[in-house]
Amino acid sequence: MASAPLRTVREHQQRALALCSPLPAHRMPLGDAHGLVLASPVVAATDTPPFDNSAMDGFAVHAGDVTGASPDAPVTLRVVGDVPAGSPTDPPLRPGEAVRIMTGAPLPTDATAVVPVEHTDVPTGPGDLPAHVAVRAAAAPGVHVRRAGEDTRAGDVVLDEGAVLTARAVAAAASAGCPEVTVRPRPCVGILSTGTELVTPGTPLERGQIPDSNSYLLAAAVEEAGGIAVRVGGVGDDAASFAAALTQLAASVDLVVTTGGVSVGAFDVVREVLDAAGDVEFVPVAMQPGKPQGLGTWQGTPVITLPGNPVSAFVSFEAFVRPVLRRLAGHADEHRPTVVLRAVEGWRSPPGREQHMPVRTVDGGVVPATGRGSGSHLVASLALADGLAVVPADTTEVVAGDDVTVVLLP
Ligand SMILES: Nc1nc2c(c(=O)[nH]1)N[C@H]1C(S)=C(S)[C@@H](COP(=O)(O)OP(=O)(O)OC[C@H]3O[C@@H](n4cnc5c(N)ncnc54)[C@H](O)[C@@H]3O)O[C@H]1N2
Ligand code: MOO
Repeated sequence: MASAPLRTVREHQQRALALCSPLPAHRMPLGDAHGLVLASPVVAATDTPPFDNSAMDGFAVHAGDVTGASPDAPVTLRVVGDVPAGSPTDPPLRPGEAVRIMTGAPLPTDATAVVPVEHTDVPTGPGDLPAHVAVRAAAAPGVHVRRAGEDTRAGDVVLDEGAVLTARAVAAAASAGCPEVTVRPRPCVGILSTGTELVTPGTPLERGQIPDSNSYLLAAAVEEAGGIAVRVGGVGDDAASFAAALTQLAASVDLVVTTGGVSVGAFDVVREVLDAAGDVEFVPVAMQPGKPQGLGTWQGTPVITLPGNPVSAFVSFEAFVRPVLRRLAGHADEHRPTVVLRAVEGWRSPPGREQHMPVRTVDGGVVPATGRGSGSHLVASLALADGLAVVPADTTEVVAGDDVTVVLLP
């Protein structure tokens, strides 16, 4: 029997991405939006800093009063006020007067500079307000003063549409006085693993049974990619049970990912059900591991069906599911960055298939993480991988010393 032509990884990726668009945006409290993508810019409600303030614990002065101050010729000023951080007071300062001030406290309107406490005769640390202070160093006008709006001005765009709310971006929005942001929600992904051999991890194994690792793998991978996973444990290789579980799951999520049951076996239930009733195509992809793939929709919900071998399921998630999840979440860049590293050991790659080899970074390069092959069942050693080396379809052997393109994994 003639075998079907293989689809390229890139084409299958494009078809997976075409299954969905970014999710509709919502207003959300800033504190709940970490990691999400902005669907509207964040515009500053206030200046940052909101007022002129001190950069040091010390004394606010008229700069002109201390022009000639030095350790040998200190200038003594009368202390007429105290402004801790958070104080709304604005004590007046006449010539020859100073105000004790703390870092972040509003600079008195009359003051033009701040002298750090270390440059005075006042001890550092807690203490009563002194009556006088001897200043031992000159302070130019504006020194140790942080100006209102020098970071951003009210009305400035502090974060653009499409920006990811990293911890730093969340801080920018908070300091700009924005309690809410417009973001795309976390995609909700249903995970359904199939196989009569699957049992919950920890269940004593009878002959033929194995722990279901794929549904745990994929739920964790969804969460690492910023989604919410709804994990359904192993469903047996029974068409009616699978169809019922799929229908229930598809009704409540943005995307369903299944594993197992997509190749040519006599009990490949995913293929059997979706071939008959879903709008899903099953194609061999020129990828190793991860050749048997399917994608389409089930009752309007996008579905991506991954092969059951655990390493295949993982590399397929990285190649086809993670980009879709990122598109749903509104990320402009759907793919992980790659680096070029040296192969410290060589390995073979099948002709005509783009190999996604789990690798481990070592000093000076990478080595295969799962032994010398890419055995798609080697799930335990997959945990040692911190990258996927992508070997082009026309390369049949990576030789020690070759440069390889590596997708770095967290
Ligand atoms: N005659 C052929 N047989 C196979 C072919 C082929 O072209 N012709 N392709 C092989 C390749 S490549 C792959 S990949 C697998 C894909 O098969 P399925 O997607 O149908 O997966 P299953 O048969 O259900 O399972 C394969 C393997 O993975 C284990 N598995 C399945 N689910 C899980 C899970 N949730 N957790 C842990 N391990 C799981 C399962 O026990 C099998 O060992 O087909 C090859 N066969
Ligand atoms: O394509 Mo399979 O995924 O090689 O093991």
